[in-house]
Amino acid sequence: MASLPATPIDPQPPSSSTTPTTIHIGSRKSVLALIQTQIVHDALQSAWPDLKYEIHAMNTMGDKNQVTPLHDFGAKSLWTHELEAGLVGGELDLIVHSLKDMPTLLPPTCALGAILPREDPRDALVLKSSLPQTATTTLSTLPPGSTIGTSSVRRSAQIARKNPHLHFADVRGNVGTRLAKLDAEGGAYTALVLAAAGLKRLGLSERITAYLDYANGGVMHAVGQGALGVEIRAGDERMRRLLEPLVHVPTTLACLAERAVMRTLEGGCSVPIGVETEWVGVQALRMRVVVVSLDGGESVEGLREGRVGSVEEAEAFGREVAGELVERGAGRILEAIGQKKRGAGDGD
Ligand SMILES: NCc1[nH]cc(CCC(=O)O)c1CC(=O)O
Repeated sequence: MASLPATPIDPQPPSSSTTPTTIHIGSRKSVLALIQTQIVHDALQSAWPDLKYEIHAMNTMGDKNQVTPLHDFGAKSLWTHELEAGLVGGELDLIVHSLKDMPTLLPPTCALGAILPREDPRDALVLKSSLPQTATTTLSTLPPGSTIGTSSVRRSAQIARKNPHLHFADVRGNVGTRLAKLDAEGGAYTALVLAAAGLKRLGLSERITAYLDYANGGVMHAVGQGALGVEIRAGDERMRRLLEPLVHVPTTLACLAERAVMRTLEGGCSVPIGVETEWVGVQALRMRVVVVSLDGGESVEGLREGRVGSVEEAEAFGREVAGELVERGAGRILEAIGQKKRGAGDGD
């Protein structure tokens, strides 16, 4: 095998006479998606200032159809399909996603090119603006019968499990749309649960009433939540090298472990899985996972600590966590859900 050339002192972007120097970046059209795309654009531009960049914003199926219940769609790919067509067709060179919206199995023509540093991965409770709130306002202190707006079965199942006094109602649209529906006079919702990462990136952190996690409200976040994922064409080594300076290794390994749990458990469908990962030492990852029935009545929790120092170890760790959960009854919960809904996006 030929050895790799030594890194030049003044590295040049990898290129060849046939590869264009303008990098075409695909994004969804929402404000949050464009902010996230700008983060990746700016990081690329500072790593490779001599290249040119163009951002292409597209509406996806998930953006266009706000009516069909999310669990009636065929797959999570409703957020990614149109953009992937552009990638494979060559009009785009990379796509910026919220990692949690990326299916755990990508089409064979596409690949995960980079995972960037993670924003706060937690979910957040956002109270309707006209309601009084105090430092102690959280899920458990909301009055009985309060309605939580969420379209995510991961959120509603976990909230119901620990907070049986609350009700749920579907809420759709981008973060701004959902907040407008929450605050509308005579509206149906007491509060929403949204990703803290999205609110923070939108400059809306002052709307966060309480952070939710295992200890507060018993709500664990989605696999990959808060991290940005960059999708590229499979085999596009030039783009992989261009993205290398953007890769954040601790986030990447933690998120790959989380995605391996999901991939092992779901077999292609989204299910109510909550997760928390934490680095507890050098290459030592702690992961907590929960699989919950849709009504919150049944659940299986897992907690594992182990060595995660490479992509292979991250994926093996995730598969082991998933295997343990299945042994302890997660399979039965997932099968019951599978009978209710065939292949679903979880509305995250
Ligand atoms: N499809 C919704 C979505 N996808 C990513 C985020 C927020 C950013 C993130 O979690 O990484 C959100 C909004 C939400 O769940 O509140």
